[in-house]
Amino acid sequence: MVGCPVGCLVIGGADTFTCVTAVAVIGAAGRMGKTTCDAVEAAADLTLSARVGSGDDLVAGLKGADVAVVMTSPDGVDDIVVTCVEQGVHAVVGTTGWTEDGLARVRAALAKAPGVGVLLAPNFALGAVLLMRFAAEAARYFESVEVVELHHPNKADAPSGTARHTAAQIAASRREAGLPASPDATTAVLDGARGADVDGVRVHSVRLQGLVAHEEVLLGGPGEQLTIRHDSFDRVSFMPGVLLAVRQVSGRPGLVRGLENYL
Ligand SMILES: NC(=O)C1=CN([C@@H]2O[C@H](COP(=O)(O)OP(=O)(O)OC[C@H]3O[C@@H](n4cnc5c(N)ncnc54)[C@H](OP(=O)(O)O)[C@@H]3O)[C@@H](O)[C@H]2O)C=CC1
Ligand SMILES: O=C(O)C1=N[C@H](C(=O)O)C[C@H](O)C1
Repeated sequence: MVGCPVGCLVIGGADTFTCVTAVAVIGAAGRMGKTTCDAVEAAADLTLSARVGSGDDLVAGLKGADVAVVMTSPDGVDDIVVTCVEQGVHAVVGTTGWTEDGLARVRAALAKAPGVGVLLAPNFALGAVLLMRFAAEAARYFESVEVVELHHPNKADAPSGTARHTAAQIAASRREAGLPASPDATTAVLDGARGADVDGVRVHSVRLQGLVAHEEVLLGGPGEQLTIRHDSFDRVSFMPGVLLAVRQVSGRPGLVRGLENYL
């Protein structure tokens, strides 16, 4: 049998080999965790090395893993990612609701672990990544832009990570184009009626039974409106992006934010 040049588990015969990446899923009992375990188990080049839940020993779960996929709730996710980095395990992170302090802790851990890659991606659905790209492009040409995100009622964070990332990209694109803020003459307002202000872009959060994950970007100009919408009807929509990230993260050291940087 021929050895793998980067030292991972190898299957195959005399002259051929297939590198198998060992993947630990953190948050494995959750909605995204379960779907991720299924996707990893179905991929010939990946092996599921551990399913780690909230009561489990994380360090033990990371033993033998090349990559951790983190799909936990937001509380304590920075501790989890810092532990992955300290254990030399690359991390593909879907958890949203990050704080600036949490991000700083991950950057500090990575500074001491050159070669380790961490991808934080608020949305692994390829359609959502494209929505963000199209919205940023379109936002240069319209006076007004607002974001509406719609999710299942069990979601912990609002606005969604995707909506925050979308608003940040829209704001950057409008700044670059020299556009002012969207016009808004509201003076009498009930708290919350105009949504959250993310980088100067209004973001509205809907939580509704029956929904999975949906987002609309509304763009308005004199006499016209453009709506860009993406719908995830099933969590399998996130899996091609998760697997793509698992296969690439070891070659992307440091912190990367957004799946668009891997495409
Ligand atoms: N990037 C993307 O494409 C997507 C991202 N998401 C994000 O993924 C995250 C998870 O979503 P979802 O699966 O719906 O949420 P769930 O609540 O269904 O799952 C979260 C899981 O994480 C577990 N968990 C919490 N803390 C820990 C811990 N310290 N160690 C191990 N496991 C832990 C929970 O266990 P317990 O219940 O025992 O606490 C639970 O099983 C959210 O932040 C969501 O926004 C969701 C969809 C797509
Ligand atoms: O909690 C969810 O369900 C989702 N969370 C991510 C987010 O906050 O953007 C991605 C997707 O919207 C589903």
